[in-house]
Amino acid sequence: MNAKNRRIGFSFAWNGIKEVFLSEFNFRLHTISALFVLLTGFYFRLATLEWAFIILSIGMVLITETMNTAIEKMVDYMKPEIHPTAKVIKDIAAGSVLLATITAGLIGLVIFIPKVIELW
Ligand SMILES: Nc1ncnc2c1ncn2[C@@H]1O[C@H](COP(=O)(O)OP(=O)(O)OP(=O)(O)O)[C@@H](O)[C@H]1O
Repeated sequence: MNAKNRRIGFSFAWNGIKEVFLSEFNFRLHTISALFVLLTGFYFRLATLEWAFIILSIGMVLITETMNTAIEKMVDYMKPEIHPTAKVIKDIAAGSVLLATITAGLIGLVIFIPKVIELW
């Protein structure tokens, strides 16, 4: 793959992220929550390993939300009418976002709760 094709591939991928950001309220909500968590991390001067877990958690939520949107759009494209299988596919994809969000939330609690308690 030459440099021009790589640039084109990157711009398609960037378009995908823009599409998810503009069309999905949940993705915007997660992005804003991620910014808030990053600012809180700077405030508490997190250690390197804590930053690594926070960045992984944020990435995991945004990636699953992006994949969920791709699956939703694919189901709507392939089978736009109501169908039990379409429901199961979309519910499972949404479940992956929920699992990622719960995991990220637990990691956030483990990292931030002791720091908030120390403040008191
Ligand atoms: N074609 C369909 N057939 C049956 N059930 C469906 C279908 N499309 C959506 N659903 C049901 O409605 C739910 C919401 O689907 P929708 O496509 O509206 O996602 P959404 O509300 O945009 O989800 P998200 O909040 O994750 O973006 C699905 O999880 C599924 O249970």
